[in-house]
Amino acid sequence: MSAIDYSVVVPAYREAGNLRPLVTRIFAALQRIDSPVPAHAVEVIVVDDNSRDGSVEVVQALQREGYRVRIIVRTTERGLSSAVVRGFQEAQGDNMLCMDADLQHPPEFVPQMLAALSPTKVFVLGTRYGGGVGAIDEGWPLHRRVISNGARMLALPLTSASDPMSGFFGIRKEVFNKARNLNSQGFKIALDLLVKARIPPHAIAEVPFAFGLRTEGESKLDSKVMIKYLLQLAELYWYGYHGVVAFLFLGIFALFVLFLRWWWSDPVTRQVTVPPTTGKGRAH
Ligand SMILES: Nc1nc2c(ncn2[C@@H]2O[C@H](COP(=O)(O)OP(=O)(O)O[C@H]3O[C@H](CO)[C@@H](O)[C@H](O)[C@@H]3O)[C@@H](O)[C@H]2O)c(=O)[nH]1
Ligand SMILES: [Mg+2]
Repeated sequence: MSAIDYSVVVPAYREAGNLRPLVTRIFAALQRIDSPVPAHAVEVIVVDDNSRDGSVEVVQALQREGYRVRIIVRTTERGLSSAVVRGFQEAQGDNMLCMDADLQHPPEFVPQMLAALSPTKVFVLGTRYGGGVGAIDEGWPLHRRVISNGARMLALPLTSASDPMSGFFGIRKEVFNKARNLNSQGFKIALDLLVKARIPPHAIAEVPFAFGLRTEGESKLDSKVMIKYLLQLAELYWYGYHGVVAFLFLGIFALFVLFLRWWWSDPVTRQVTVPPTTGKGRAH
């Protein structure tokens, strides 16, 4: 087999139904004549937290069909961010990409995302706020829009990147290796890397993409994940600014938590129909 220059890391928990379309669509995109990256130089690494839902068997079947994909099953650790860190540690390629398993990050963008990485552009970010992709929150319930935009605003002082929360991002191996004290809790590993690997604005490439709908399985983003995000932001503010700004942040943090409490506790007086949190075809 030829050398691997590119690794696509996919954190996955109970995603058996999504792995086959994900892997076959990634390699179909790489095999297109206009792909800037050759398929034979790419590996896919699924980092699964002991889902026991048939994910291992799906990956084994794909391997038998010749796809360069492997699965790491973790039994003692859980969590999206730490799964991504584990995948990056195991990656053979110098250019590493992280994407969700549930097809919300379109596999057809993988060649372009990988090709955007270089010794000068050491970080690539799939952004839902780029030109020509439409409003990302169209059709989202109001509470999801408030949370998403609130989360984005709070990160503004930390990075110039337009969408550090998209979850679709890539980094060069040598830069990842230099990052220290990564926060492996929660969902926001890209933001953590941008701040702690001290990626300068000119070294970030951005690729606009449209966030897809999940049609199989369920989102794992819950209120615990949001609290972890706020704690992570506090840590990053402290890391980046110390003292005064951290104090200011704690004030904003308290207001945000109060707002969320009010939001979830009083749906009647706000006259909002809260949609069911489970089911197919959700935007998150
Ligand atoms: N290994 C592992 N994977 C996990 C875990 N929790 C979630 N994942 C995987 O991480 C990916 C994203 O999880 P979702 O549950 O689909 O999250 P989401 O609500 O769609 O959030 C995504 O979009 C957000 C933007 O709206 C992103 O901010 C977020 O990082 C993520 O990419 C999926 O592939 C899911 O299986 C975990 O504990 N362990
Ligand atoms: Mg999702």
